[in-house]
Amino acid sequence: TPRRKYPPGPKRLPLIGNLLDIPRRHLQEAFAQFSKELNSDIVYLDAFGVPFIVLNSLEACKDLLEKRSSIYSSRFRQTMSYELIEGKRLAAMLPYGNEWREARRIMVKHINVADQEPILSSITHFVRKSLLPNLLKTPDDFQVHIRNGIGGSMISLVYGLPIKRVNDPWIAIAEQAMHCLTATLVPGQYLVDAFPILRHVPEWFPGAKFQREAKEWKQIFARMFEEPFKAVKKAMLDGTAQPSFLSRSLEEITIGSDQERLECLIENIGATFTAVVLLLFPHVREKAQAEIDSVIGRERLPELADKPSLPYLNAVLKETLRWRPIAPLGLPHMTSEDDLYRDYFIPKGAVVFGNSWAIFHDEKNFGNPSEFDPTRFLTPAGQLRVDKDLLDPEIVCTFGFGRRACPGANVALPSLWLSAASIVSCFDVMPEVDREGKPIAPVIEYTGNEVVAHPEPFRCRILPRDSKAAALIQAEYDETAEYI
Ligand code: HEM
Repeated sequence: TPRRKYPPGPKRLPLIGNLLDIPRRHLQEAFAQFSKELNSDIVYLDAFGVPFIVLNSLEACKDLLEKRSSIYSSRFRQTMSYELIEGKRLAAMLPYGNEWREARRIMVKHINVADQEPILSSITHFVRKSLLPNLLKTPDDFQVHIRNGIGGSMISLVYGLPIKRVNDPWIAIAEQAMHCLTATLVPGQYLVDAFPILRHVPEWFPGAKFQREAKEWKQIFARMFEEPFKAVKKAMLDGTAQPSFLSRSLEEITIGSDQERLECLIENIGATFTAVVLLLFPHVREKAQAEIDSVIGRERLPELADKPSLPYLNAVLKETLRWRPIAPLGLPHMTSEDDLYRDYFIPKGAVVFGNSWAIFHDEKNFGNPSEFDPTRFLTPAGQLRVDKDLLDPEIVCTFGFGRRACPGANVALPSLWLSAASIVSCFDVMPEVDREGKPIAPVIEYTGNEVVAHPEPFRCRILPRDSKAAALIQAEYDETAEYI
């Protein structure tokens, strides 16, 4: 048989393959660079014998992850994250097959309900009762408040549990758990991923730090599944449960042999929602106050219904998603069959990355891609562009590809939009000033070593625009209430 031709890739060393070519941080940028050097939008790498395929163009992502979805929709089972920490309990990590199909059906059914009103009003509730008042009181903690506002609304939708305005324990459990998981997902971090046999090495063995980490992290991870689930079941028995994704799904289960398995599945999906959502980090960089003032005025807070009349703010959101994609490499897919693409051989079990960052930062798609410039989405008259060849980050890449694409985009986008609109409408977001009162340009670095790109902590000043804005926020919530 003729030699199989793999897609182009950097030179491989014996045994470790391209391990040394794969950086620990900002992987998406290194992957995009390979495409430039090799003049190919599809790149082949190998780490300890595991084949990696990087797709750096929308064309290749669509051709494979979408058109050939039936064989490009599994997930990579790394020993550390999948087995040792038990990440396999998350629907997002399940291999392609019946269990995933069933989980996916339930997820989609409960997110894409015909009546989106309860979901949208819960988002609005959290923006007004948590995000805005918290920003007013302790603006320096803005990163925590944004995460709490969005994470809280998701836990409330999924579990119907009351959320504390600050220091909520459910959010803390989920954050810790996701921190453990995402730290282990970046390829090449753990030797045990390359040599699964090492999982049998005892904890006390020199060099077996991963075993101690795995043991501790597995327990933290399990709490995210078990504790809120138990609380809801108890509330259901006591008759105090608020309607939620979980209570509705549990009520649908008929008592029978399948009960335990289905409960487990639902428990998993609940945690998956929370997990994915806690990782979001909207950052508002541009002010669209003038637009908001002229369209909405200063007498009320923005509502989701205002979205179509605020093209500039919409352009800011699109540009934010493009400039710093939330999940720059998405969640990798895995092939379940051998395949042939443009004469290249793609083996079964290859880990396939759709590189959203590369697509959004390709000169061919967006001129001056490293500039943050919302006007690229606007016509000269200031309306949103609708041309067919313009990639819209609300639709393309941001939420992944094909059958595994994010089922939560309908919840995520309104939530990002309303948070951004409300902050811009009520606050001035400004750089920190030095002793002489001169502004210090903010340096916003991205951690770059996790699946999701979080900004490194940075400082800025968030001040209510005036007493009118502060009064609007105050009017919306009861200061004495601990829970929302
Ligand atoms: C801005 C917010 C969000 C972004 C950028 C985002 C992005 C993504 C991406 C890139 C994937 C991987 C897709 C692929 O494999 O090709 C994904 C999967 C997933 N997302 Fe989201 N997501 C967001 C919000 C949400 C929300 C609000 C929910 C739940 C309500 C959610 C639930 C999920 C689930 C369950 C999966 C796994 C799907 C599967 O493996 O079948 N996401 N998301």
